[in-house]
Amino acid sequence: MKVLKFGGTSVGTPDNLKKVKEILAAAQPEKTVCVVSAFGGVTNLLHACSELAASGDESYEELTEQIEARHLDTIKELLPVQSQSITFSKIKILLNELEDLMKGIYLIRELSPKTLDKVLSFGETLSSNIIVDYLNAEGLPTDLGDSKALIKTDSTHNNAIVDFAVTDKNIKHYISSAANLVVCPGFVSSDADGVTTTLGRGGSDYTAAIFAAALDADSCEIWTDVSGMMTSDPRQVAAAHPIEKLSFQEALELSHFGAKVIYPPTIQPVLDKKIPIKIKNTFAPEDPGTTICDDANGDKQFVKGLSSVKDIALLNLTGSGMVGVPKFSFRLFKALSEAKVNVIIITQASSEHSICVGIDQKDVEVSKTAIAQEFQLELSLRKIDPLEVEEKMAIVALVGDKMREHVGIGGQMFSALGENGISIKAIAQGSSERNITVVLDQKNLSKALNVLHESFFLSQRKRMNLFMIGIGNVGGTFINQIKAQYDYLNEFENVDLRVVGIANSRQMHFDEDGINLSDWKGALERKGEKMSSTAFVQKMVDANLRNSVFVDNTANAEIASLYENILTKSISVVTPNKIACASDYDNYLNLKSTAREYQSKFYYETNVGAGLPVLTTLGDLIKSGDKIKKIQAVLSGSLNFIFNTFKPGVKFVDVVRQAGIEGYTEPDPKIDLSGVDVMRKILILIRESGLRFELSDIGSESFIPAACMDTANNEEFYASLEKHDADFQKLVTDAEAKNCRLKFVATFDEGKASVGLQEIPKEHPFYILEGKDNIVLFYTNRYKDQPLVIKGAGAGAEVTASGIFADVMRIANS
Ligand SMILES: NC(=O)C1=CN([C@@H]2O[C@H](COP(=O)(O)OP(=O)(O)OC[C@H]3O[C@@H](n4cnc5c(N)ncnc54)[C@H](OP(=O)(O)O)[C@@H]3O)[C@@H](O)[C@H]2O)C=CC1
Ligand SMILES: N[C@@H](CC=O)C(=O)O
Repeated sequence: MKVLKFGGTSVGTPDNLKKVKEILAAAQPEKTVCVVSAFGGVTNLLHACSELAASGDESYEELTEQIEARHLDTIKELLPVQSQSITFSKIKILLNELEDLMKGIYLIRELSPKTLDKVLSFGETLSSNIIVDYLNAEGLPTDLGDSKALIKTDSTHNNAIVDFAVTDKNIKHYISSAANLVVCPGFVSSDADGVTTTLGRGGSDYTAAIFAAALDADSCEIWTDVSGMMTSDPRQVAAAHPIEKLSFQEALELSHFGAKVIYPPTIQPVLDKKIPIKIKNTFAPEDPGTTICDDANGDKQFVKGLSSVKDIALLNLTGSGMVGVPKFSFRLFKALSEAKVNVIIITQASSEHSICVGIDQKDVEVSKTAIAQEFQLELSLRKIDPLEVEEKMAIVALVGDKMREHVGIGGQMFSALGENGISIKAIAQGSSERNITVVLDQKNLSKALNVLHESFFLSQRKRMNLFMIGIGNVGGTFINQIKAQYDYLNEFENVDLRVVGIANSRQMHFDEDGINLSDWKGALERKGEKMSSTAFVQKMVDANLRNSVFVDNTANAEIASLYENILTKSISVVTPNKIACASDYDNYLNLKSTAREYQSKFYYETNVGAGLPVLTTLGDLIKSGDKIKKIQAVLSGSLNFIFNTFKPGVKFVDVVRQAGIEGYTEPDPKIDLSGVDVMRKILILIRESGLRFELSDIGSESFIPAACMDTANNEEFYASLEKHDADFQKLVTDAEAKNCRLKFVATFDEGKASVGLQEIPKEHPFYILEGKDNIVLFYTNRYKDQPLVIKGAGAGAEVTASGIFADVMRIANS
């Protein structure tokens, strides 16, 4: 035996009713009770119609005509012509009765709860009559069960109380001799005198639950237009998916906060008898749906769903006069209760100095008045402070029976929210640990739900949102790498890496769904707006997207000066731009501590050695307690390339230009050739070793004539290099004469640092450093005699972009 209930949408159109018939046919030969709602929208029409009539507005007649047409048209479309006349006459009789009733309301200008029940009962009575005739005409022998006669209630109208003893007996008796398939109208009932009553909100679900409980059915199926209870609100969380199994308690918790598929009071009868409830989709009957039952905890998922409610206000009552005074909370709740204000969440600190309650925002004014009256005396004596009210809040709750078996769920929840800059206004958790509820600013609701969904549903991909300034050599290559790896990351790393903002010095472009990486240049060209770094940051902050990462691929100081503000918005920063980390020591330190304070990440692995793991290796040494004694390094890819390629007879400037074309030099090659780039890199290594050091502490000997440095742009610089070519030729011939090679070396030893061009003899490990390679030798307490060596390509767009990629993935996996 099973009971199926179809809601208003499921029976809303002839096409939908054909689907219902298929579902019922598939349920046969099992004995089946089918509870139906009124056709979708009809209950609202009946309401509106009776209110118009009661107010003396003749236009109620138009609505009665609409109701009539809706039912007669359904018969015409659904039933074969030869079967229509009997149904027409049955329905006509009911419609005439309804018309008379409306006329009566219009004449006496009165709509009592009793009359309203009578009016509303027509919705389900009409639909069930048509559906029964349709099923019979389709060859499914079906009886019409008279719910009104079977379900007995008290005489409370609009929300009657069921007399289960009589009702259960009636149902059992009737069903035992009824056809295999019985259709019953939902929502309707009657009192002991046979006067029509109704079951209130969720009434048809209640009817189904009453039948299922009375008949000890194997299951009670609620057929609706969604494929079950979802892990979160699908309008907010695109990745929300139906939950396969829930316990009764979990279902109640989820429905309480937001998941409107079932209305808790209505399932009580089946809950008492532990009859499984199935939520199924009429429009996708093959979907498994959700089963709500007593033993739903066999699976591994300990957080089953996230529910949420918007438009919450927090009332915070504080004051020294509250401490240790009995009855304070009692008086607060009494005042709210007398003002008919429903309290949704309560938190109180053990200091008893304050108590905070969450209520529906619409109740704020009445609550304020009630509290002001109740505590008039204490307020005047300043024993309590004026009530603090925070509006536009939202509630988010994690729900799952098994949460109590796992340590650290609250911690995971709070850190996931904290890492995304979402502050929690209030927290509540019952000792059952079935529900952890937080209150947060409503503007963060969607972000919070998505962050938590990604954090607790392991099967879900983590969406990363990248905002990138600088899309030249390195930035452009990084975008192309993301495009090439996009599918791989989705499939194997569960990371959905989207670029949602890009900019160069002229234009910026945003797309919250992710910029099409096959056409990012075109999109910037066509849709780009004028670039402004302030506007870029503002747009990024306003987008309020979870897991946002700002990537700076420029060599620009103004862009580097944005990091602090960005980090305070809990947005992580990844950059190959060395300017910030090589700026004042205090600024460098401040950026790192800001990142820690706001739980954002500040990663810059590519500042030294491009894609080589120099900084992470150094960080691991330091974290494990090692001490850096000495560093010897070749840190400029471009200079290494230049001195490996430059031979007597070749023009120095041509080699420098070639290094630029290969993508090894900085946008301003003077930064490389002057040694500043290397000074920045050794400075960053020293700082990462734990020392306070400034750029001015580093000794530097430039091999570039001062006149070359005194040029206004790259072309002037190149022209000047050409003019001084003889100087460079001499450098290389002198070195060759001594069987040496030229290397630009950075050294840190005994607390002193210097950079400069050196003639390196054959036996030195730097002699064979080919192409654009870098090499770093760390001498430490643990690596005393043989240094720890890191060597490989130290410049180039591909390797640098892959280092940026690695930093972004570290954030994704954190
Ligand atoms: N090349 C390499 O091997 C390595 C490079 N790096 C670092 O990578 C960074 C980028 O280098 P690279 O890609 O070669 O440089 P490019 O000159 O090729 O690209 C720089 C990008 O930054 C943009 N940009 C510059 N200033 C601004 C601004 N004020 N506002 C917005 N956008 C701006 C440029 O826009 P526009 O085109 O409009 O000027 C361009 O898109 C540098 O910091 C460099 O030190 C780090 C390690 C290795
Ligand atoms: N211009 C730099 C590139 C990386 O920082 C270099 O030459 O090493």
